Amino acid sequence: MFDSLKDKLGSFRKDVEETTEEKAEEAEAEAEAEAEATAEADATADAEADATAEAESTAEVTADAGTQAAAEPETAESEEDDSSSDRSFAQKAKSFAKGEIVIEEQDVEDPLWELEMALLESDVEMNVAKEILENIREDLVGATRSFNSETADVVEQALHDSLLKVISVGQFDFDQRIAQADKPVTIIFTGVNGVGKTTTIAKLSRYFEEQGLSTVLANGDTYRAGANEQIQEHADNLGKKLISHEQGGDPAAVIYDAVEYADSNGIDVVLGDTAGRLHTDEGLMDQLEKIGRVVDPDMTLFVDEAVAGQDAVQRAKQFNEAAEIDGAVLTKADADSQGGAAISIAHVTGKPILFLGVGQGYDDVEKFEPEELVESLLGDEE
Ligand SMILES: Nc1nc2c(ncn2[C@@H]2O[C@H](COP(=O)(O)OP(=O)(O)OP(=O)(O)O)[C@@H](O)[C@H]2O)c(=O)[nH]1
Repeated sequence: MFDSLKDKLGSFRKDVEETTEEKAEEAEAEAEAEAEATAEADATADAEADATAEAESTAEVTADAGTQAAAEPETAESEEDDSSSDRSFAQKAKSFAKGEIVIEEQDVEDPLWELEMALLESDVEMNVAKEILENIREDLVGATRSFNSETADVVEQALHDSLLKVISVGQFDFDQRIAQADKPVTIIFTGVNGVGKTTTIAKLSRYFEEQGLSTVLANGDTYRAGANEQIQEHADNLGKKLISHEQGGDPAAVIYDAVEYADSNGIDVVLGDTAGRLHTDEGLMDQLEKIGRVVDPDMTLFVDEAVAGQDAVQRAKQFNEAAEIDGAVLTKADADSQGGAAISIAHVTGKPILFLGVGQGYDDVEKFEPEELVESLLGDEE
């Protein structure tokens, strides 16, 4: 999942690391040279002082021979003091240089440009890519690489924070919201054809069952021939009740019946499918509006496939504008190496991605956890 994006983020880290390591080495060499020069100057000054002291002590010896024995060890001791203070000064100068590696704009300019290209190639939406770069620039430029911490840590932290910021827009605790809502909770799924709405409904039915919540499926896709049979197969496989009407019927009436059924049978969650549509299809968009009016769903989730990249991002935006969504489900993440839709949708719509579809099986759905995603994108494991 998202392997190509992961590689590209890794390259960025390496680029910045190499640039700043070079800079650190240069600064270190400079500091060392400076320390040596200072030590040399000190040594010359010391030698001059010694010569003066010797001349003075010779004069004293002549005056009082008894004090000479005591004077000698003292001189040896002070010489030792001086050389150890030279050493520690050089060390301090080195550490000082290391501690003062400040990452400057020009150090990261090239790697940031490469990163921008990489994000765009990975189908990250342009404004989202810009925002990520801006956040990284803000975090990195002026950052001081401390003596103990590696540049890699500083860069990783900046990448981590900036990705998390855009990915976690609008996040809320889905499980908690469902648990606290009055039952039955009604969730409607929208999106274009063939992206995996029906499969997602089946997967979430299993997901809720594992949470101890019962579900009824409702086929609001009265438009497509064969839609009833398709969702019926899932319902049978899962042992769930399906509410459906004849093809050409009113989708709002189907969902309404499902809510009634749930009410009278103590079912917790109604999962309502709808026909695949484009946001520009007025007739179908009117259906959504009617479902909204008739059953007032608790949540409308937009479903699209991760592999659609930029298209999925644009559709999410358009659907949200046409019929406000509460969140998104991104299917086929298992087949997506780019990750652009996963990175961009929340930032572009202001609504969170709640689940990732990661395969064709009923258990192949994962709660979308921004922190986990960022960690896996920046992690070392394959
Ligand atoms: N690899 C993979 N395939 C998926 C995933 N989710 C759905 N699919 C497959 O995508 C295809 C389309 O899924 P559907 O659930 O029929 O799509 P839909 O949006 O309901 O389609 P319409 O009813 O035509 O609008 C099926 O073959 C699914 O098995 C997923 O997360 N990963």
